[in-house]
Amino acid sequence: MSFLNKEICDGDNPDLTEERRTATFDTDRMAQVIYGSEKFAARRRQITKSISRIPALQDTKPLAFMTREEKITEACRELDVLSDHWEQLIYVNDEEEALHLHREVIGMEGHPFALHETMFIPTLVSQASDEQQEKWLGRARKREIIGCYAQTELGHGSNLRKLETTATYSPSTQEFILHTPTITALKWWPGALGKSSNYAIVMADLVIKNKSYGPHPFIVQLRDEKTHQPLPGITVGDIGPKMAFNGADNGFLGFDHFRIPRGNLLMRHNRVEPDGSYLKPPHAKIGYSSMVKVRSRMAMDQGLFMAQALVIAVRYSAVRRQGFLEDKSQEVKVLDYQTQQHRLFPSIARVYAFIFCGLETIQLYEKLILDVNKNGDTSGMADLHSLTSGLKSVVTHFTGQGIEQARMACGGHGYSMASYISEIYGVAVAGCTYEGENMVMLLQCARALVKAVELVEEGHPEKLSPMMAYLTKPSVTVDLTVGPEAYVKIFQLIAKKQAFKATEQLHKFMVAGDSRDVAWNKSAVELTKASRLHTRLYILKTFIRRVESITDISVKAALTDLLNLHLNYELLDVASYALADGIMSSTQMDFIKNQLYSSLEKIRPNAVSLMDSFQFSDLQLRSVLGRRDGHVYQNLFEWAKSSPLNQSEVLPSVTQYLKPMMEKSKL
Ligand SMILES: CCCCCCC/C=C/C(=O)SCCNC(=O)CCNC(=O)[C@H](O)C(C)(C)COP(=O)(O)OP(=O)(O)OC[C@H]1O[C@@H](n2cnc3c(N)ncnc32)[C@H](O)[C@@H]1OP(=O)(O)O
Ligand SMILES: Cc1cc2nc3c(=O)[nH]c(=O)nc-3n(C[C@H](O)[C@H](O)[C@H](O)COP(=O)(O)OP(=O)(O)OC[C@H]3O[C@@H](n4cnc5c(N)ncnc54)[C@H](O)[C@@H]3O)c2cc1C
Repeated sequence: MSFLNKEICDGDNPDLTEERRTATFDTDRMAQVIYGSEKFAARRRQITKSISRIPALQDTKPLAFMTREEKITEACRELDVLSDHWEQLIYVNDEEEALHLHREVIGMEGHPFALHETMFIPTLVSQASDEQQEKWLGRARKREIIGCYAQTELGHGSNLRKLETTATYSPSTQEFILHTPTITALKWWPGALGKSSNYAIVMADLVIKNKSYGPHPFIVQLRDEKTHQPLPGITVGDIGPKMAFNGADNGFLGFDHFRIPRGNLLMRHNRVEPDGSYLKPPHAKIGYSSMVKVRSRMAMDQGLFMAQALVIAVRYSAVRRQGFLEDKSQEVKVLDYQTQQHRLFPSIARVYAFIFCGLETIQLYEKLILDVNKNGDTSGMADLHSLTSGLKSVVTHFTGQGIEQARMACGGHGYSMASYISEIYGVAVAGCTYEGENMVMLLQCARALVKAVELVEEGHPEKLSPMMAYLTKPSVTVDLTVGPEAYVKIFQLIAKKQAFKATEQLHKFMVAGDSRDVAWNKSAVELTKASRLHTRLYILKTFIRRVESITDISVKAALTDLLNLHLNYELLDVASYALADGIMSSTQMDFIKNQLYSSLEKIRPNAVSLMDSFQFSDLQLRSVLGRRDGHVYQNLFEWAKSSPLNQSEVLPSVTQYLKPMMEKSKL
């Protein structure tokens, strides 16, 4: 069967056109599955088309040849053009459309509104009272002000309880006095803080009558709205270049007894009355909700990062010819090598798996905020916290690995910035650190797991949340030929065993006399392993659920092949646990391997279209190697010619140093 997918264009590289003709499904239909609905997939295409009609938004100079300052200026110029067209391009206040617009036009290297959209506005939505929203939310949404999220300090990022910035209440003036008592208390890292933002959500330790109430969110004006100069009492600046993300001005911030009105403490869930009395929130960690929001998006966002790298690597692999198989008259596409498929296809499966999880967790967060804001119901917080903690850690780790494999799959050209994969990698792996360092978050997930195991051991399995129910499943012998459910059963046994083993180790150290904290640290590696298995099980189950729900037969068939690859690859990857515990036999292992290899063959004809389905424009991809037309060699040569080094034949470095040096050597 062949589909006239709209990517097919006769002017494209014939090898890519051939790949597109052999696809067994319609890429528009696949895009609906990827982006969650027909409506949103169509809106994305519409927005992309509208952008392509605005000349001022087409790429000027390649980003790779720009300095940091040029990148920041270019992002601001594009934002300015966008704001002139905002209402024609997207539905105002539609977060997903705004994200698509920014990703496509400005790309992934950061921009002044990145934190405004992802953390500043969401914090106002979840933490500000109705009155406070009236005052700031409208202005923020209209982009009259630019905000960021200033929490991390030079001395502390993970351990929020030790943040040192203080917000001391003064009942006589009804103000909070923000102060940075030490150098380690300087806010450090917040995106868009250094030069762009004029407002910030500042997380500071609330102090009333010498009593500390822990970190609370405050809205703080940092710069004069007319002159953009920092207000007196505020020290603010950029923290310097980073591994990637250099279009963003991550910043530092210090306060010298800086006063803000009482009404600047975000008071939807807690209050400080004029006399200084404090009203507690309904849940101690409700002030952390903006982090949960970003974590709930990370499976989707990281999935899209990895997808970008794979679009580039898969298209290139279908164009690159090197070496021979049977036919010695023509070299083969490197995509035909089993090793290349094994390098790329499991990551394609993970991309889809992560995105399906992301679609779910984004909705779970939205529901949670509705429950909390409308009904004061915080009962979903613990589960969402543990789920998103595990998920952000697992997806960022595998995304980093997948992107690096994509780079290597492109050989030498993958190492060139023309591929853009190094930038994608640099941006994606920041996710291993931001929104909670991965080990720290895996250990948060482990807290929930240990609690669940303890409930089972204490004879209260009925108290387990549905996500933990597998911890009560008995050991069974499994016939893998039965299908996905059999894989789930084995995975459940592996994850359960590890959760019980890690908890047993924790208890053993405690029985031997260690405090819970010390015992926890001595068991931490085993605990993180349990968290990873628990999370990977969740990802696997979500993938199965999602594929089962698809109605388009050809899309479902293509995704079933990917799902089978994922099931076999994941199980093989954790086989050491299964073998050690006698859960799987070596015969079963051989079965899994054979299934895996046959999945690679099945996926091969659809590989390009599985990645085309993400419908990234060339503007968004920013990759010379991965362009839709596949004319890699011509495109690479043009790109190299545009390098600033090639704008003159003889560089000053040659006339000033190399020539005299060579002349001296002749003497
Ligand atoms: C496209 C690119 C865009 C780029 C954007 C990049 C933007 C980046 C922004 C940032 O990085 S913002 C800063 C992010 N910082 C962090 O994520 C810090 C990580 N640390 C924490 O979140 C916390 O410190 C901690 C690790 C969760 C620990 O907090 P705390 O010390 O207060 O609690 P514990 O004693 O460990 O746990 C007590 C109890 O509370 C539960 N809990 C913790 N957090 C939550 C939560 N958010 N929701 C619900 N429950 C929570 C925790 O599980 C414990 O429960 P029990 O086990 O006691 O039942
Ligand atoms: C690109 C980028 C953007 C960022 N944007 C923002 C932003 O907008 N706003 C903001 O406020 N912050 C931001 N951050 C900061 C980020 O949130 C923190 O860097 C992150 O939370 C990690 O904290 P840390 O740097 O203190 O690491 P540390 O906690 O010092 O981590 C160092 C090491 O110690 C280990 N470790 C720490 N605690 C424990 C523990 N309890 N148990 C076991 N191991 C532990 C970690 O695993 C890690 O290996 C950003 C960071 C980056 C890289």
